[in-house]
Amino acid sequence: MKIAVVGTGYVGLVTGTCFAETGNQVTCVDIDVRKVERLQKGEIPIYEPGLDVLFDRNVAEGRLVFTTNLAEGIKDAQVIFLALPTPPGEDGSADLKYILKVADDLGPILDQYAVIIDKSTVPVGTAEKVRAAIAKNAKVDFDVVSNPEFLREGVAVEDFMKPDRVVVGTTSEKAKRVMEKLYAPLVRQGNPVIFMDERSAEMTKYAANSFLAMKITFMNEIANLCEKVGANVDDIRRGIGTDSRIGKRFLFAGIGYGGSCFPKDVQALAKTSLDYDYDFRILKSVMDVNYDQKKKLLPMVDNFFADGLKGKTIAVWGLAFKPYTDDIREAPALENIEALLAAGAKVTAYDPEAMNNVKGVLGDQVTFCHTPYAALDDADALMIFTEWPQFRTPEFEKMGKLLKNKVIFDGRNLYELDQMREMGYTYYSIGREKVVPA
Ligand SMILES: NC(=O)c1ccc[n+]([C@@H]2O[C@H](COP(=O)([O-])OP(=O)(O)OC[C@H]3O[C@@H](n4cnc5c(N)ncnc54)[C@H](O)[C@@H]3O)[C@@H](O)[C@H]2O)c1
Ligand SMILES: O=c1ccn([C@@H]2O[C@H](COP(=O)(O)OP(=O)(O)O[C@H]3O[C@H](CO)[C@@H](O)[C@H](O)[C@H]3O)[C@@H](O)[C@H]2O)c(=O)[nH]1
Repeated sequence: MKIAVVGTGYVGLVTGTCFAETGNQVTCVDIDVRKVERLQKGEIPIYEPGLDVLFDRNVAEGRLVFTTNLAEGIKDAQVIFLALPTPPGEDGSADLKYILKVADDLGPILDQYAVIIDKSTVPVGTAEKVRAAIAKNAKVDFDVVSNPEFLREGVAVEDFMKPDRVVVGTTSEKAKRVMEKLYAPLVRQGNPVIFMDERSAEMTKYAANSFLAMKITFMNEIANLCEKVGANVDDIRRGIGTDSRIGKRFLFAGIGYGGSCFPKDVQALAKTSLDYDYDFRILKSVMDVNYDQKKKLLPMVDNFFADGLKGKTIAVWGLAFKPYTDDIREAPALENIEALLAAGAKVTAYDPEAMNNVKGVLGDQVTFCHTPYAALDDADALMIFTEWPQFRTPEFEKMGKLLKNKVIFDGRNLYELDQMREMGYTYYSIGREKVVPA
């Protein structure tokens, strides 16, 4: 099939590359000239494990090309994916300006029947708006389909190639046949393509993300209560996760959820509810709790120092919102670093992939280090925000010699409490007893 992907970010590039891998001819379109130039030179602008191998192969074999020209990109395409940003507008609703701009542009240049597939996360009713915007100037027949994407950053290629399910919202039989053909190579193991109408598909995406954000938030509240009653949230996770009705995944308490999706999608669903005069109370609690959770460690750090944070150096391990990505959108580390700086502390930081992106935001306000240990040198305390695997089994003795105080504030519960006790650390984590040296 000849496919165009409009918007070549995390979702668009993964979508384009994976569909090229299943034998399609793919053209990715983006308005960011520098990004397209890099892609044309064979450089991948994001860090996403496993993407490089597929990207290199499909570029080399001529199935994956890049352009800034929309008309050139969609020429002869049977399907056109929209993988464009839908950031929160001022009132929390998803801003559709990128999607509707491309829909406006597509109308006059469509030259044959095409299925226009909305892969972006968009509020209920968007497919109708996209259809209307294209129809204003279209001379040919077309369908607009909602096909939300469920990939997770860091494991995006695997999620895309082996999706738990594919959700397709369309009432057109013709579009349905195209979608079945397109996804057939990805659902050979019986994982379903679930067809429904456009509005239900749009709602499914928000329901999935909001449910997962709620699940994490529930565990964060259990963690907060565990600290008060003297219980251990990790034991509780094991205790409830083995119940198949609850499930083991997405039960890890921590420093709050971040990333480019959960925060904005929960907010957008709440806004949709208000628009339809429905008070979605759980969503409000999820947002409130997460807001506090992200700042949870700050008072503990502040109280640890009798004379406050001013003049202290805090080492930070982990800047990305989760491991295996360089994405720092809504990353808890950023908010915490900004608060530390505002309180007069200095920050030394290490992250294997995300330091350049943070440099772009905070510049030289933070000292970026080439190794985790370099960040500890002469620091007064360590804070951990991302569970990169290299932080899991560090050399605690070496760390203790570098740090001025053997104290760790861990937002990801990386270490066993007994281990911290044995190593003589003061250790604060989430939903577990505070460890103080004997
Ligand atoms: N990032 C994820 O993990 C993820 C997963 C599932 C769904 N989504 C949803 O997918 C959508 C895209 O997210 P993303 O993270 O890939 O965004 P992104 O910001 O990484 O990429 C969007 C791209 O669109 C380009 N763009 C903007 N206007 C354009 C135009 N007129 N023509 C061509 N290109 C244009 C931008 O330059 C950018 O490269 C969002 O709705 C998001 O909620 C994201
Ligand atoms: O048990 C858990 C699991 C996750 N998180 C946090 O939740 C956030 C989101 O993590 P994750 O869902 O793994 O990453 P995303 O790439 O943001 O993926 C989510 O958002 C995407 C964009 O909509 C969807 O496609 C995915 O299905 C959905 O999982 C991160 O801050 C994680 O640290 C926890 O705190 N505890």
